[in-house]
Amino acid sequence: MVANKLLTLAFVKTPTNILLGYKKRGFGMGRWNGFGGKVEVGETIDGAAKRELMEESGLVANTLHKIGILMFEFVGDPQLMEVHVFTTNEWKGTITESDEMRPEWFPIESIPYKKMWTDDQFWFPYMLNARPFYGYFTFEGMHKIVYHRLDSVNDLGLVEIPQQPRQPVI
Ligand SMILES: CNc1ncnc2c1ncn2[C@@H]1O[C@H](COP(=O)(O)OP(=O)(O)OP(=O)(O)O)[C@@H](O)[C@H]1O
Repeated sequence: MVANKLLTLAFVKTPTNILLGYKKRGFGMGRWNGFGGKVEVGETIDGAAKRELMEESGLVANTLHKIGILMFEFVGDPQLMEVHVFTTNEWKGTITESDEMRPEWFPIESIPYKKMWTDDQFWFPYMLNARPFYGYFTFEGMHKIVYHRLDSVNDLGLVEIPQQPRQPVI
């Protein structure tokens, strides 16, 4: 058994718009997403989310609201990705493009789902409506979802986080 890969994903939004970043390199390259990355040793998840948001967008958020937990399984990979999703509606600083991300505001009614991870269209409505959620997605390759479940939850602190793939890796 291997420990989950811990990741963060943060969204800056107003009632009408959301800031997304175009991933220029690395995992998820060529797709629009929130800002995030790996939680480093000695960091809290919340601290990592703020750091990644700053590094990738130039923005500083004093408060991030935890809104979801996403699990990603890639068929054949024994390590699960455990993604902690946050939102904020108050920030400081200037939007800045980095080597990794090109930030851009999108109206909520024209989010570019076709140019995003295929799971996003499932859970974005929960995130946009501030409804806490838990999701589990099994991918075959980088596009095809072969299993998913998505639940609204009352208390994210009570979610039982799986530590291994649903299907044993043969
Ligand atoms: C499978 N379906 C998915 N749907 C939506 N979002 C997904 C995702 N899978 C990963 N993510 C997010 O993508 C970022 C990876 O970023 P990140 O760790 O920076 O990747 P990368 O390999 O480039 O790391 P380094 O920058 O080298 O540390 C990180 O926010 C993570 O939450």
